[in-house]
Order: sequence, then C-alpha cells, then structure tokens
Amino acid sequence: MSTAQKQKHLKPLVGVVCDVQHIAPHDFHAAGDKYLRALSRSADVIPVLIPALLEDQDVDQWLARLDGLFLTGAYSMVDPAHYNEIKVDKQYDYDAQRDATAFAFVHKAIANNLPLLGVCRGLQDINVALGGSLHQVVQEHPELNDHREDKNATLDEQYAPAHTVTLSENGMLQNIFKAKKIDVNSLHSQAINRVGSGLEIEAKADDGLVEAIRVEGVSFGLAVQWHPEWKVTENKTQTLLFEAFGDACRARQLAGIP
Ligand SMILES: N[C@@H](CCC(=O)NCCCC(=O)O)C(=O)O
Repeated sequence: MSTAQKQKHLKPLVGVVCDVQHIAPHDFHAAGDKYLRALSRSADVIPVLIPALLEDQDVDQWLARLDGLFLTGAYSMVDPAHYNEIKVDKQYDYDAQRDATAFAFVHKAIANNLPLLGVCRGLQDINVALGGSLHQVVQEHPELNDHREDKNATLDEQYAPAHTVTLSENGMLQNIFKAKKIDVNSLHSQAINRVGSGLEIEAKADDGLVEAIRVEGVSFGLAVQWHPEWKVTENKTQTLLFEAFGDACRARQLAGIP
C-alpha cells in the first residue's frame, strides 16, 4: 500500500490547545474530557493535546502534522490586556499560557487554512486574537441578558438549552444546521463586544449578543459561544457541527496527500 493509500486510512489529527491547571504543588496541561470525546465520536478525528507551552514549542512543527485545530471552553478568562482593557474587580481566573498558545495557533491555522473550531472560551480566544474585544461581565450590562449557568445546578441543568440563537442568513451555520434558529446552552460571563477583523457574525442571541463567528477566507473557521460538545451523541443538531468539522479536517488531510 502506498504512503498516500496508508494516509487515506488514517483519521485526521486535530490539535486541542490545553489549559494550565494547578494541582498543587505543580502545574499540569489539560483539556476537558467531553471535548475530546465529541471530537473522537462525532467528528471522527483523533484529538491530540497541544501543551500551552508556547515559548517551548514550534507552532509550525505542529501545523505540519495537524489536520485541524480545536479550542475548548475554559473557566479562565482571556486577559483583557490583550484588548487594551484592565481586569474588572472580580475573582476571575486567568491563563496567560492558554492565551499566548491559543492566539499563536489561531494565527498560524488561519494563515495555513487549517480547519478551526472554537467553543465558548475558544470563540473568545479567536475574537481577541483577531483584534476584537470582550464584554468582561455580560450580566452587568442592563441591555444584555445574564448568560451564566447556575453553578449550584446539576451539570445536566447547567448545559441544558438556555436560549435561542438566530443564525445569520445564508451563513455557514444555517447551512450546517439547516435551520434559521436553534436552542443552545449558555455558560459564560464574557462575550464578544467588538468583533475581530476578518470575522463574520454567524449567530446572535435575542439580546443582540454575538453567539457565533466565522473566519473569512478559509475553508472552515467557526466558533460558537455555546457548548455543542455536551452529550453531543444525544444531540442530533450539535452533532452536525462536529461532523462538518470532521469532514473539513478529512478534506484537508486528503488534499495534503501527493
Ligand atoms: N470563562 C469564559 C468562557 C466560559 C466557558 O468556556 N465556560 C465553560 C467552562 C467549562 C467547560 O469547559 O465546559 C466566560 O466565562 O465567558
């Protein structure tokens, strides 16, 4: 069997940028189980963890081996210094290594037309990496709804559908979901304020908040503020998003075979 034929039987490799988790007395690099299972089961790709070690790794070396890039959600916040604001006076967690690694990989992925999918904090990473800004405390804006989860509720309740989003007319998500509106869950305190350059809005909540974006000029560059990975194998609608991402990664992989 030729190399090309062998590669055709290999599943795409999708890089998942890690968060830094402190498990005293050390730091560890981690990614959420539900994201990895969604990539494996619904996108049918092989997730590989990218440590948030930007200064100690060569992004180009990764890009040469990856068929896609995935940015997970995270309880940490993007440092507002990246969009020239100061941190609000709240007990928020930040993750400078996630910020730096995610931003660097986003720029390289876009430059190399590597399929890209972001979720929640991942959408925020992409928006800020491309020069956009965030509302740091959505719920303190009277014109916006409270988009947080009830942290005292069960996980099933936290990740249950919370509101409707309207998909942009003729947008990529309308084409993927074959719908004009979908119900989504909502677990975030921050959200897009200024949309980054080269990004198109793909969905909005009823209060006008941007809930999904698309990167212009690439084959597949999408990010959603909600959590499609939650029990995705039981969610026919959100499965479509992971299947579309997996298909884009497979197309990339095959195109790369001489
Ligand atoms: N911290 C940001 C992003 C919120 C987010 O990603 N929440 C999910 C964390 C847990 C999980 O991975 O499901 C914000 O608050 O806006």
